[in-house]
Parts: sequence; C-alpha cells; structure tokens
Amino acid sequence: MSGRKDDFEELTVSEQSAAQIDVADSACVSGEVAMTKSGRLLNGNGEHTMAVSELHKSFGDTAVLRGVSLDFADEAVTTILGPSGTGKSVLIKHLVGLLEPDAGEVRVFGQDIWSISEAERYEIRKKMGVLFQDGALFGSMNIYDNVAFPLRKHTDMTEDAIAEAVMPAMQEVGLEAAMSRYPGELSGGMRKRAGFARALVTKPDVVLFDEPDSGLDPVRTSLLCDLILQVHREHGGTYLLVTHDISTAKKVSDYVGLIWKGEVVHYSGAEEAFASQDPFVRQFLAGDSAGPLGMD
Ligand SMILES: Nc1ncnc2c1ncn2[C@@H]1O[C@H](COP(=O)(O)OP(=O)(O)OP(=O)(O)O)[C@@H](O)[C@H]1O
Repeated sequence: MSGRKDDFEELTVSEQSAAQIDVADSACVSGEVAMTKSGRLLNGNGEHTMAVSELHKSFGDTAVLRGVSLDFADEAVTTILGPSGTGKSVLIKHLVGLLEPDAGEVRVFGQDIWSISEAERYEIRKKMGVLFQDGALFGSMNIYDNVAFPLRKHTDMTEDAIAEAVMPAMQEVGLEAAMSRYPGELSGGMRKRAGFARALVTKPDVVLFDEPDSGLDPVRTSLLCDLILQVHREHGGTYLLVTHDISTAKKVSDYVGLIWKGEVVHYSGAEEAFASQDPFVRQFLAGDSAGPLGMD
C-alpha cells in the first residue's frame, strides 16, 4: 500500500514540496509544554505555544518581513490576513522551520527554534501539522497512503496501529469512501480535506493553514471552514491560518491580524478587528481601492 519513493530527486515538484513539509507531520507529544492561557497578544513576553518577535526576512533586496512580532493565542484560531505577496506564507515557513530569519526570534513550544540544533528543531516540527496551499499531496500515492505517510516515516507504528490513526482522520474529513483514489482524481476541496487529514493524523498541538481557501469556491470554502472549526472544537490546539479571504477569517477566527508590506498593522480579537475603524483594517475588509493600502 505504501508506494513511497525514497529518492527525493525522483519526485515531482509537488511531491518534493510534500516531502519538505512532511517533517512537520509526525507524532505529537501532548502536554510537554506548559501553556499559558493569558491570551496576551502583540509584543507579549509570556510563553505562548507559538510566537515571533522582531522577525525580519529579505530575499535579495526585497524586505518581506520587517519586524513582525506576534504572540499566537493558545488553544484558539488566529487568522493573519493580508494582500497577496505581503509575506504570509513566508511567516508560516518560518514557524515550521523551513526558512531561517535574518533577524528576530521564532519561538515554538518554548524554544527559539533557530538557536537549537537541527535535531531539536526536528522534534518540534513533528508536533506541528501543516496544510499547505495545494495540499502538498504525493501524486503517486493514494489518499490513504498520503495520510499514513508521516506515521510511516516518523514512527515505528505497525500497519494496524497506523490504520487505527488514519481511519478516524479520514472519517473526520469525510473521505473514507475516497481513500483509495489518487490526488489527481479528486476535486480541489477533497484534496484540501485530504491535506487536512494528513496534518491531523499525528494529533498535533499546533496546526498551520496556508490559504486553506485558495482555489475553492465560496461554498467549499465555507464547508472547509466548518470542518476546521469542528475539528478544533473536538481536539483543541493552537491554530493559525493565513489568507486574504475575509469570509474565511470571519468564519473561523478568534483573533485576527493584518499584515501589510511585511509589518503587522493590526492584531486583536476577531470582533474588535471586524468593528475596527483603523483605516488599514477598514480598507482591507471592505476591499476598497481608496485608502492606505496600495498596489506596491
Ligand atoms: N524562497 C523565496 N525566494 C525569493 N522570494 C521569495 C521566496 N519566498 C517568498 N518570496 C517572496 O516573498 C514575498 C512574499 O511571499 P508570500 O508567499 O509570503 O506572500 P503571501 O502573502 O503568502 O501571498 P499570497 O497570498 O499571494 O500567497 C513575495 O514577493 C515572494 O515572491
């Protein structure tokens, strides 16, 4: 059932992408880190499950993150909104250790992940589930094997134990009837759900969603949001979504941040964000062309 390729070079681009992020999908060890429930957000010094501080990242001459500081509320769903190209995916890649900051700190489970060894960073990544934009599924594996992949790769679980973990994840996302199909045979919404099952199968304490709504119509986006909320209600965890879709943010968020040109221009509880009179927030949420947010 595995169909797994071991040689990275032989994989397609999409499979390489999945292989790179699969390090974030592995067995979760709950309760290792004492979590604060303070809900303190911007620039706090408290130990949240996940926080970034004065994060800077440039590619060549282009400064993408310019001093981003965010505490992500534990056991809540936070959405970071922002126009395309503003650095949202780059932020997520820092949190899972796929990109190293030029300056600043990325703290996850109480550790500055760039001041520890690669082996320690790897252990932290294993406690995080990630749903990347395209689901990052292996095209050469059926859905069951895709979801089982992190368990086969990072644990010594037997196939029976793996099935016991994979089947509930499949049921949770409503894909039990499609598990022998290949990603190329699924709709975009089904691929997202398969990616979500893959992110969930290790029961991670942290789940990151990079534009979960990308490529989905409004109804499927809404259904996926319902699913995210339902799973969060059942299992808890610290969830972070990045998106430019306001309806997604309205539906799922406990907290909302807005990033513009690599800086946080707003961060608050969701209710406050959607009622905000801040000109950046108002313009973005209203989709107005007039205002402080421009094309460049
Ligand atoms: N590895 C990289 N090398 C060079 N430039 C990069 C790299 N990764 C991201 N960038 C650039 O960083 C900027 C921010 O990209 P990012 O993908 O984070 O945007 P985003 O806010 O997620 O946008 P979208 O909503 O369109 O996905 C873009 O200009 C992008 O081209």
